[in-house]
Amino acid sequence: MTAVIETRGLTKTYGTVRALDGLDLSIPRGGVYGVLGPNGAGKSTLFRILLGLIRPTDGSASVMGGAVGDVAAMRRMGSMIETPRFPPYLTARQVLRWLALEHGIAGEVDIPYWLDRVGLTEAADRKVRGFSVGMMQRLGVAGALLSKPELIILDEPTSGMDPPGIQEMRALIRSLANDDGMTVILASHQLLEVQRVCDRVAILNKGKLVREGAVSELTSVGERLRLSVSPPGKALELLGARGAADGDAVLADVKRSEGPDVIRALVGAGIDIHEARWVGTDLEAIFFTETGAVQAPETIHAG
Ligand SMILES: Nc1ncnc2c1ncn2[C@@H]1O[C@H](COP(=O)(O)OP(=O)(O)OP(=O)(O)O)[C@@H](O)[C@H]1O
Repeated sequence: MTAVIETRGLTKTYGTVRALDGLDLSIPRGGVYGVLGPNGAGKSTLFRILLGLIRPTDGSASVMGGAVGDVAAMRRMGSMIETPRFPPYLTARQVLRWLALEHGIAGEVDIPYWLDRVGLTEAADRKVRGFSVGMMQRLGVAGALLSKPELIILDEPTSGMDPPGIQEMRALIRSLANDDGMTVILASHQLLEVQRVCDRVAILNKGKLVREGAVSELTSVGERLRLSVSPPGKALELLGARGAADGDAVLADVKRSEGPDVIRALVGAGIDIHEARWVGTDLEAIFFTETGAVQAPETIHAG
């Protein structure tokens, strides 16, 4: 597994605040990597160090094998770390042309292609003054992509977006990883969204790494088979100690390989199965366990 980002003992203090506290992190090349953590966990500080915007107090960080701030490495990276602000009187097309000129790549950039990639073809000649937050974010991503980076860092790419905007951003991020082979690193507070889009995640708390791993592995822990059945009482009787009620459904604590046998046994006993699916731990539950953050009652999931 080649790493695009490696940090060792990375520490950043602001007076008495330890924004990063001895962070050891290795982010593999390829795929979408989520950096999670409650407010103040150190996500933005990490990104700012990786982009060479601030210096660490202690420890080290490397980006694509080079030291942070290395010009050659920086050229292979793109970023959007805040909702971008562009001159309001420019159109989306003019903004991208302006950014391309600024980066000295105006001759090589296919602006219509990037407008299309971020879904802004129809708005290409509208002034950005009237753009929604989502459109601005997408234009910002297009700007970050102009130089065809191998790695792109996005801080809260879906903040302030409505559900269709979030869906479009998710599709774009997945396509950058799947179709363009880019490594995408993002920070987000939208845990369900992160679970949908990321391959791996790191959870930070108070500047330290508290959990890291593939989303599929993290969320498969404690996986159970959830069955909507009638009558549920009879199914629970049959499952014995391996069964538990979950509202109108039952949860069977069985391995994936045992699933078909369990279903056959229930059907054989005259039980109707309306739905069967595997449910694991969601990222939200892992997040609250690892960070000790207090979960609002309405967001607590059963099962
Ligand atoms: N320039 C600064 N001066 C002083 N303290 C700072 C500065 N930048 C960050 N901090 C502090 O460092 C800690 C980490 O902040 P950081 O912005 O990295 O967290 P974050 O995980 O990105 O939070 P959020 O989810 O709110 O964006 C916080 O306690 C913050 O107040």
